[in-house]
Amino acid sequence: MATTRATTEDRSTVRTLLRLWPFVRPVRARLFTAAFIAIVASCTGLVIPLVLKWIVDGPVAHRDPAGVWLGALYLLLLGIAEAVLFGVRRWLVARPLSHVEAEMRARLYGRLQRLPVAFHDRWASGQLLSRGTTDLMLLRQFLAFPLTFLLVNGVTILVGVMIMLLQDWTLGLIILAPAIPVMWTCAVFERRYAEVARRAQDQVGDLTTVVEESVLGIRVIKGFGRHRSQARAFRALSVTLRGTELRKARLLASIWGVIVTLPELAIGAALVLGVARVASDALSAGTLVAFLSTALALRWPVDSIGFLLAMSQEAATATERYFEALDEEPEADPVPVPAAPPAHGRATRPPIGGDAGLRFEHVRFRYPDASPDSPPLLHRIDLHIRPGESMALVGATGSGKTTLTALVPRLHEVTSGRITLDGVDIAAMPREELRAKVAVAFEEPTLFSTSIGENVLMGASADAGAADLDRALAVAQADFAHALPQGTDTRVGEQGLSLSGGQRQRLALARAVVGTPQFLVLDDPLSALDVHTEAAVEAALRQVLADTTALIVAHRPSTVLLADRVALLSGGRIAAVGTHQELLRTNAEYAHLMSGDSRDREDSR
Ligand SMILES: Nc1ncnc2c1ncn2[C@@H]1O[C@H](COP(=O)(O)OP(=O)(O)OP(=O)(O)O)[C@@H](O)[C@H]1O
Repeated sequence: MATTRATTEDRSTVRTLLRLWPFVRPVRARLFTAAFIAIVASCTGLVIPLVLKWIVDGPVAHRDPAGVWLGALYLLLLGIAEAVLFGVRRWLVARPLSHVEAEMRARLYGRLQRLPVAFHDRWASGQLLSRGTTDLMLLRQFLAFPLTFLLVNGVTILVGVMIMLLQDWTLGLIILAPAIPVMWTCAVFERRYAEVARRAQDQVGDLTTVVEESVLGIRVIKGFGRHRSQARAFRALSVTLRGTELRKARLLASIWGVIVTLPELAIGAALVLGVARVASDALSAGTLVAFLSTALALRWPVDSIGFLLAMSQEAATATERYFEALDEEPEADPVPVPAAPPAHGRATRPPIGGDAGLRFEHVRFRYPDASPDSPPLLHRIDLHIRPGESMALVGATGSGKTTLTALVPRLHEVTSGRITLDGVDIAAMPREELRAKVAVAFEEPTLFSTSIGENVLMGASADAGAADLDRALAVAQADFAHALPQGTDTRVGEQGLSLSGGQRQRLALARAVVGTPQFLVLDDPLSALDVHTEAAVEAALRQVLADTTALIVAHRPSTVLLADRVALLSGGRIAAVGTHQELLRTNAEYAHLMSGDSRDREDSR
């Protein structure tokens, strides 16, 4: 599935990472305090070489054992102080950063729930999963470690270099000599690593998609003996990812090579020159010891720059990927217009007459990802379903029946035209209100891995209870739920796969009717039922449909007979409307669709 992939070419790492600020803001005090403590701890380490200089030039030169012991005590205290300060830093950041990660994850999940179906059609689920898991973990690691240590190490290197220049400026300049080539290498590395990091993280998303699809489709894979080809596809993707990870490792190795080798050469050169100057009494031994100890103390801050930059690049990529999903436009609700207060003592009622019920007016629809030169799938839908009426929607496979039903709860937006419920344009209605009025049951019944009761009551308001649940289960002929080990508290497995197709379909139907909706949209809701169960469900549904305005996609005459009238969808428009008998008599296409051999023909193609 195609997934939006941003280019990293003109990205500014800092600007990208700054987008994290709103999430970091609430814990900024702790983060800044922790960074300050880390700087103090790191600079405490730089005092150690100065104490060493004092020991060498003082007590050691004057053969004063008490002074040496005192110096050793100072060193011990400095070491303890440094360790305690780093411990406090870690304690300060651990909790708030897990809070930041949880908050970002919740925000992403919330946004994904509110994004239109067209977005989910476009994005592979694995890409979204990897953004909510791996990418957020990378971000937490970045906030906990590289963010602080790039600052801490930068300050430490600066203070260390100043100390060395103050000790002896000639040796200091030798140590500083590799700075320019190292900085240049870092700049080149950053650019290249950004591109590879993005590729690797996208490939993790692709791999996650394959794993997810294989787990969900395990029955098909086993049934068709496709495990080998599936394993091959997985292996091919993981080999590609391995290649990208190796490229990352090679880039990291090359920057590490430069960052470690050049400063080590500079330290070596400073050591040789320093020893020569001590020998010629131009420099005290203590100063040389202090100088070299400082240079060695700076080894870790300099060496770590490579992987700190690498982690920062990965975090910038993760930020970019996270905001790609978060920046998508959620389903917008119309700006509420204050409604005129209802006349005293009168309940709100649907308008009587032409506007009442469900009406499609000149509705056109084209999938956003369909090619622009293809004709719209639905190009002129005009249909009126009167209040309390049930209308069957019949049409050939692929004619757009499911698509048409999805327009009513606004799972897709009409391209032009309008759909009204009791005269009110659904585009002007808040989604919450619309979805409270309209209940849907899809041909593919999706259940969640929770109890049967919760799955069904999802279709009702929060105050619905056991009586509503029992009534809905009775209408959908889903009383089998009461016979399960824990009755309606029985948990269905992932996606309800522990139930039969017909059982799932009946639960989905119960979910659609439990809220006694004003409008009911059923997409071939009885396709998986045997004839006896179908007849029983139909008998019970008829009672529900008596008070409801319903649109029912139907393939079989038995389902069509549930409805008062039938609409034939053909060539992107409603080609005929009438009763089942009328259409059988007057419309050849309808008669053909209902005769049963149309399916055989579709299947044999
Ligand atoms: N998300 C989508 N993006 C682009 N095209 C789509 C999308 N979903 C469906 N289609 C196309 O729209 C057409 C109509 O699909 P739809 O599912 O509405 O048909 P249907 O009449 O319900 O078919 P069936 O009777 O087989 O269920 C098909 O050609 C399908 O390929």
